[in-house]
Amino acid sequence: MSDIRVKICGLRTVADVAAVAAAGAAYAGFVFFAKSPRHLTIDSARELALAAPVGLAKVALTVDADDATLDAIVAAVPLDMLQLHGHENPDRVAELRSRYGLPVMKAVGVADEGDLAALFDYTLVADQILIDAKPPKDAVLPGGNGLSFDWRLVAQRRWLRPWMLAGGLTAANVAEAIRLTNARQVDVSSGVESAPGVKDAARIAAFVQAAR
Ligand SMILES: O=C(O)c1ccccc1NCC(=O)[C@H](O)[C@H](O)COP(=O)(O)O
Repeated sequence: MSDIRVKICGLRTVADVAAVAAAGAAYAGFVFFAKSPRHLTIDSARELALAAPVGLAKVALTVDADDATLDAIVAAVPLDMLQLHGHENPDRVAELRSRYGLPVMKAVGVADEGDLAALFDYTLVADQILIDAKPPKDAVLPGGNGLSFDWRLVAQRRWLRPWMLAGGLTAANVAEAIRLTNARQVDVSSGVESAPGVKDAARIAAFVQAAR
C-alpha cells in the first residue's frame, strides 16, 4: 500500500460519506454549483460534513462564488478546505484564503502545454493545485465531466505546492496515471458513479484500492 491520497468529489448522501471513509479516502468533496447533478444545498452539505469521521478532510467546491455565498457556506458547514473551480484569478484566491482562514485548492484545466503557465501563477497563492482536464467549450460543467487530458503534459514536472491529478480517472486507469505523472494525490467524481451524481460504494472502494 502506498501513501497516495484520494479525493472523492461530489458526495450527496450520508451513505456516500460512509463509503468514502470506509474506503480510506483522504478528502470528501461537496459541490455547490446549481447546474451540477452533484449540487448540494447548504443544509445537506452540513449534514454530510457532520457525518464525516475525524481524518476525512471536507472540501467545499465552488465556481466563481461571491462573498455572500461563500460566507453562508463557511458559516454553516464545518470545512477543511475550499476548492475554487471557476475563473478565480490569483488575487481572488489570495483574498479568499485570507478571508476564511482555510486552505484553498485552485483547480486549473489543462488541455495543452500553454495551460501550464497559469498553473505556475496559482502555485504562488494557493495551498494546493488541482490539475484537471479542461472542459469542452460548450460544457455545462467546468469539472466532473469524466474527461482525461494528456497526462504526459505533467509527467516529471515539479510544482511549488502539493497537487492533485483529476479528470477521467477510474479504477482501471488510475494506477497508470499515477505511474506516469508521479502524482501523490488523485481526485475522481464520475469515475466512481453508476449514474450522474450517484456514487457507487463498490466503485469507490475499487478506485481507492487501485490508486494505492
Ligand atoms: O463534479 C461536478 O459536478 C463539478 C461541477 C462544477 C465544477 C466542478 C465539478 N467537479 C470538479 C471535481 O473536482 C471533479 O472531481 C474533477 O473535475 C474530476 O471529475 P471526473 O472527471 O468526473 O472524475
